[in-house]
Amino acid sequence: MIRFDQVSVRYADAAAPVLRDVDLHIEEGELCLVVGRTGVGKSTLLGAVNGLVPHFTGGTLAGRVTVDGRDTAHHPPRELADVVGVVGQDPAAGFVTDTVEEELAYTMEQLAIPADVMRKRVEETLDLLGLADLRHRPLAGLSGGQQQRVAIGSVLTAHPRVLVLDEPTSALDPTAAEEVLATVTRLVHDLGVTVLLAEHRLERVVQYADRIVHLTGDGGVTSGDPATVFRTADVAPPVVDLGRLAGWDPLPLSVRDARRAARPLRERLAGQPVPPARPERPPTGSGGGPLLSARGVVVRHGQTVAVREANLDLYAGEVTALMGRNGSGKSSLLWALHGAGPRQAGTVRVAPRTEDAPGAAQQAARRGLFGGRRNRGPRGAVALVPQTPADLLHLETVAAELAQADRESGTAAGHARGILDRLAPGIEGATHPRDLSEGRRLALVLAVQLAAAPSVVLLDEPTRGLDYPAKQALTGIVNALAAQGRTVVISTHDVEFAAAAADRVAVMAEGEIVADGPTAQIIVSSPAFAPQPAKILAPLAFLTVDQVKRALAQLAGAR
Ligand SMILES: Nc1ncnc2c1ncn2[C@@H]1O[C@H](COP(=O)(O)OP(=O)(O)OP(=O)(O)O)[C@@H](O)[C@H]1O
Ligand SMILES: Nc1ncnc2c1ncn2[C@@H]1O[C@H](COP(=O)(O)OP(=O)(O)OP(=O)(O)O)[C@@H](O)[C@H]1O
Repeated sequence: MIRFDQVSVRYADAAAPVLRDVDLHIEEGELCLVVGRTGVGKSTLLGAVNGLVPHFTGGTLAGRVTVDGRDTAHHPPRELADVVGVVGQDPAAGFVTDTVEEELAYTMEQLAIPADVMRKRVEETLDLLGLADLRHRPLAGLSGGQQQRVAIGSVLTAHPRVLVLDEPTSALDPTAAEEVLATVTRLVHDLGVTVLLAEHRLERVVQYADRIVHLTGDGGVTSGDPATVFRTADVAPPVVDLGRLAGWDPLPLSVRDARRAARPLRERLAGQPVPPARPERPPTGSGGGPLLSARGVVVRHGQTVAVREANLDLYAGEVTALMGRNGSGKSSLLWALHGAGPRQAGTVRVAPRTEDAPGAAQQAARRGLFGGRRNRGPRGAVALVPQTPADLLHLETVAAELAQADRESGTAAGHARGILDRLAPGIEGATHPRDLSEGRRLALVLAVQLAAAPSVVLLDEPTRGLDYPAKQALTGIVNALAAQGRTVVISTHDVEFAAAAADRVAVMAEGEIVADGPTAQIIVSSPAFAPQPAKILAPLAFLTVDQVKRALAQLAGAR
């Protein structure tokens, strides 16, 4: 169905091609998962399938890509629209209409599908993706996850024979992700749809994949059945990490298979103390009062009440994960805490900083981020990295952004660069931020925002587009921020990341904080939020593979 013959893609000015002599043959009715480190070329591979690469992205493509027999060199994306449905990484960027219902109908209108068929498919899709309540809502006011569902729905309505999905679950809550993937799998099994899907949160998708295409980083790909490819791949979900650690063969890819294989491991670990998931931090000396204290916060967007009387205290040295369904109010709460977003009622108090980063206020003003009017705290004390971090980048090169961040936050030259290198090493200073992969661009924005050393750091969905090593680096950075006496709040749907990075989890539902406590206590018992190691080793309370590794090392040492 999809054929790559000796395909190479090179972007202008790049030292090496992103794809080099790639041969790939994907059968009709296969669900093929594309994996690899951040920036390795997954989106480029996906884009080549419908001709977006190189027709719209620039660069040159050598070799031949055919879809259902049509050569993409001679058929621009719009001539392939009846065969290939594409959902890109930034769903909002692809919207062409104003409301949910119009967007779901749009592609079908372009394909001149009869009105009665359109009507029926719109209704089906609204139900399938849980969008019925939102059908008349303007797209611009939807939460990130709601937008992602609409983008997926608008492609499904056209019933394409090939689906190309670039990180389709990155903004979805765990339950919604499962539902969307179940729907996609049903299309594959029942209708023979061919799916090419790139994803970083492999724990969500490997169990559905027939085949893995692994981009190895040198322009090449290896492709094969999942259990074989994951024996050696440089990215792997926790279930695979655990299987590799325990030496399970064959390598289990689902929690269910892993639970069977894990019986001996559970017996060995039983009675063994569970090591802490994060390094123990020294208690911080802020006098014990909260760095930020919110009371009775209410946020309304028109008719929608996004946050209802939320109370939250954030303490020095703490990393808090803010979790909850799509549209439950997480972003609205973060923006209200920050001060730049609307807040109809309640108070947000921010403790004065002990050390003030010089220049933070200018940086804030330039980036238009710190709405000093509403926020009682000192300007620059609260930093927020939004869901679409690209909005914060304005300069021509990575180096210019980093230098400006250093200047404005009054830190030594090279400080922001150091943060960036820990998150995503090897980014050239001369690169235009626009040409970075999503994951690398996020790393750049994080580096720029963190340079000013704010005391309250709010991160809205920071792990979208990040691979496992980058998430580990981010965990290290938030740990370091906490150890310096700052407080960090991370809104996230990434349960594995929350398990590894957060001390505390607050769960929102319908605008209220409905649970708030230590990470293990909140997530272990929750089917939606429990990470893979917890599910595999239950009733033992291990949250990460790293904890298992340390417990095994202790056992070995004790012998
Ligand atoms: N339009 C473009 N012009 C120049 N370089 C580009 C362009 N698009 C991507 N690149 C570069 O090509 C490489 C591969 O990017 P691509 O987006 O395909 O990676 P990816 O694996 O999808 O990354 P991520 O996992 O972060 O989304 C990166 O180094 C990126 O900077
Ligand atoms: N600018 C806006 N105009 C209208 N409604 C909005 C606006 N921003 C958010 N909403 C609505 O407020 C509710 C809460 O949205 P919010 O973005 O805070 O949720 P969230 O928990 O961050 O969701 P997600 O996990 O999908 O990002 C949603 O129903 C959303 O559609």
